Amino acid sequence: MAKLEIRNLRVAAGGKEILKGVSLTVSSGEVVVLMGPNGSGKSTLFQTIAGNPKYEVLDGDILLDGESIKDLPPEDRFARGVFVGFQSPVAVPEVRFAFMLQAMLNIRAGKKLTDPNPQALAQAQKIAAELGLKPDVFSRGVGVGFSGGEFKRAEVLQALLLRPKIVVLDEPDSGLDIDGIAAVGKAIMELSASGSGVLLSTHYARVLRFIKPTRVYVMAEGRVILEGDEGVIKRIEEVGYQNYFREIQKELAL
Ligand SMILES: Nc1ncnc2c1ncn2[C@@H]1O[C@H](COP(=O)(O)OP(=O)(O)OP(=O)(O)O)[C@@H](O)[C@H]1O
Repeated sequence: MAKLEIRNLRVAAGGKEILKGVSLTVSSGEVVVLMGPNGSGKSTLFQTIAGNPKYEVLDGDILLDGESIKDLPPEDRFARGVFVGFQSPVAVPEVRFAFMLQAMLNIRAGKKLTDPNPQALAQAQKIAAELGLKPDVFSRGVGVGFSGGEFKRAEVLQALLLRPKIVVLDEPDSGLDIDGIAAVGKAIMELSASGSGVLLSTHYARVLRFIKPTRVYVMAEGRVILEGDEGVIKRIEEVGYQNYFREIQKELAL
C-alpha cells in the first residue's frame, strides 16, 4: 500500500510564494482529482512533486510511504515510484521514443540503459495501439512533432508500462479528442485498479464519463480550499468557479 502525502507545502517560484500551505494525500487504488481556476497552483504542485529545482520548497514536506522525498533529485523520486506527467511536456529530439521507454524499464529492472529489451518494446507497442497512438512515434525523437493529444497518450503509455506507485497527471484530458479521453480515462482506472494511486488535475466534468474519483480537492490562490466528491466537479462545471465559491461561502455562513 503506497501513500503520497503533501503536508502543508509552501512553494516559491520566480521570487514569489505560489503555494501557501497545501495538504493532500493519494494512496494506492485511489483516483484523486485536483481542480482550481487558472493560476491557482496545480501545476506548481505537480512540478514540486516531480522535483523541478525552479520550485523552492519554503516549508512543509512531501512524503512517500512516510519518508520525506522533498530533498531528493527528480530521478530518485522516479526510481522510488513517483511518475509525473506534465501539462506541456518537453521534446527531447536526441533520444528516440522507443529508446526512452526501453531505458526507463531497464533502469527499473536494474539493467543497463542500453540493454536490448524486445519484450518491453512489444508490450509498449501493444499498449500504444490500445491508446490510439500511431506506431511511427516509436522511431521519432521524444515528443518531436507530437500533437497535443499524442503527448498525453505518450505520457499515459509510460505510466501503463511502468505501473508506478503514484501517478501524477497534469490535465491528462486536455488536447484530446473524445476517443483519446475515453482511452486515457480507461487507462487511469486500470492504473488505480492495479494498485497505483492516481492524482490528476482537470478543468472539465467530461472526465467523469470515464473515471470515478475517490476524492476531489479544489484549489484557489495557492491553497486547497475544499475537499469533496464528484458532485463538486459537476457543480463547478454548471456554475463556474466564482459562482461556486460564492455558493460555498454562503453555505459555510449558514
Ligand atoms: N516559474 C515561475 N515563475 C513565476 N511565476 C510562476 C512560475 N510558475 C508558476 N508561476 C505562477 O504561479 C501561479 C500558479 O501557476 P500554476 O501553473 O501552478 O497554476 P495552475 O493552477 O496549474 O493553472 P492552469 O489551470 O492555468 O494550468 C500563476 O500565477 C503563475 O504565473
